[in-house]
Amino acid sequence: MSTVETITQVAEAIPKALKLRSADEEKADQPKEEYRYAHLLPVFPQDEHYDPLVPFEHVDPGLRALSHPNPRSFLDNATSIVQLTPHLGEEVRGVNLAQLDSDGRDQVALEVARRGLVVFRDQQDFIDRGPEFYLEWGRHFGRLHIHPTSGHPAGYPEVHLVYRDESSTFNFEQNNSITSTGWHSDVSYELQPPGTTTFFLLSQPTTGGDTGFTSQVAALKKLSPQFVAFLKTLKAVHSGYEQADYSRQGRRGGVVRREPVENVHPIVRKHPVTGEEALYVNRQFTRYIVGLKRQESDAILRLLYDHIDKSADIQARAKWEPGTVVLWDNRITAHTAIADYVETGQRRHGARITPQAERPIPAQEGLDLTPPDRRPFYYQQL
Ligand SMILES: O=C(O)CCC(=O)C(=O)O
Ligand SMILES: [Fe+2]
Repeated sequence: MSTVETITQVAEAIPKALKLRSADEEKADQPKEEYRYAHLLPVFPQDEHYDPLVPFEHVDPGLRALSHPNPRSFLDNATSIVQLTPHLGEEVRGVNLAQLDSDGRDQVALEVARRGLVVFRDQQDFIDRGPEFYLEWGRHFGRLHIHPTSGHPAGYPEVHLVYRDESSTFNFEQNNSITSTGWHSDVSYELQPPGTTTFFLLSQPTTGGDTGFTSQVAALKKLSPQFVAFLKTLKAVHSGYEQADYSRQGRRGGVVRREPVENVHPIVRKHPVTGEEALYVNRQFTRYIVGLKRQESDAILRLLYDHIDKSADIQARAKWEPGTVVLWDNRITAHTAIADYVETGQRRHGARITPQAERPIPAQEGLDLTPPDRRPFYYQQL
């Protein structure tokens, strides 16, 4: 036996003799620590089916706050209010959302409509109250949407979850795209898409996983008046078909709880409370502009998507701290997950409460929103 072999054998024998074990071996043997929010992990029951959504009348809570003598009085005890950017976003500390009464919640709706995005810090109380409370909170802002394909906590289909850890993901699958950003307004294919939306993280990576937001009001204002005047005459088809197909291919959780729909929305919509006009197209769900030729529709949508993607001067990032609850108005903003942390394998677990609002109001009065007879052959995702 050579000297080298002898040394190797001795070196291997020492840890065994001393019962030295690697950190990984130690970890594998320890009982797994119960995850605090294990009861809120996503489930995808295969037998869950819902009928098509029926139209309902939405009265926006922000409207009630308009007639309040001081519609920002819910912020009276705030310890800090910071405007995140000139065009959208506000960060509030020192206000306990969970303790707001109906009047305070109306004011929140108005504040979110005005700032597009409001980041509330120190909301552990809200998060700890659990799913029954989340639903009660959300119902104040509109009829709660049940997502057709995403995961939800067992027994709470109205709570839409995003989830990723080292061994599983139900979001942010690799789709061979150079970037993971995907600006969108949530479920814009519904006839009555969401308004005041609440989202928070139950578990977050040590860094990364921010959420990006942009103002669709500012995006519209940056365009020339002539182009805006033309856009106001246009409407587009938004589709839930590809999202459903994706699940039917066995991806995400592999469920489709409600048959997908397509709906026609104005390209420029008007907010029912503030009267502000906003661009309402997004790469994820908008498919084509009704009545235009294929190349015209593709060119205009691409231009608008590029504008939304690139305009960092009207974007803000919500950086998550434990206990942060974020509200955005889906009618006048777009947002994107930022999947920059995925290589770390760290857990990110988020919950969204998604109240539906009014059918989008066209900025141009009287715009005919009758759906086209049939889908043109050039139907595609840009
Ligand atoms: O995970 C995020 O940061 C955002 C996810 C998202 O787009 C949503 O839940 O609506
Ligand atoms: Fe979203």
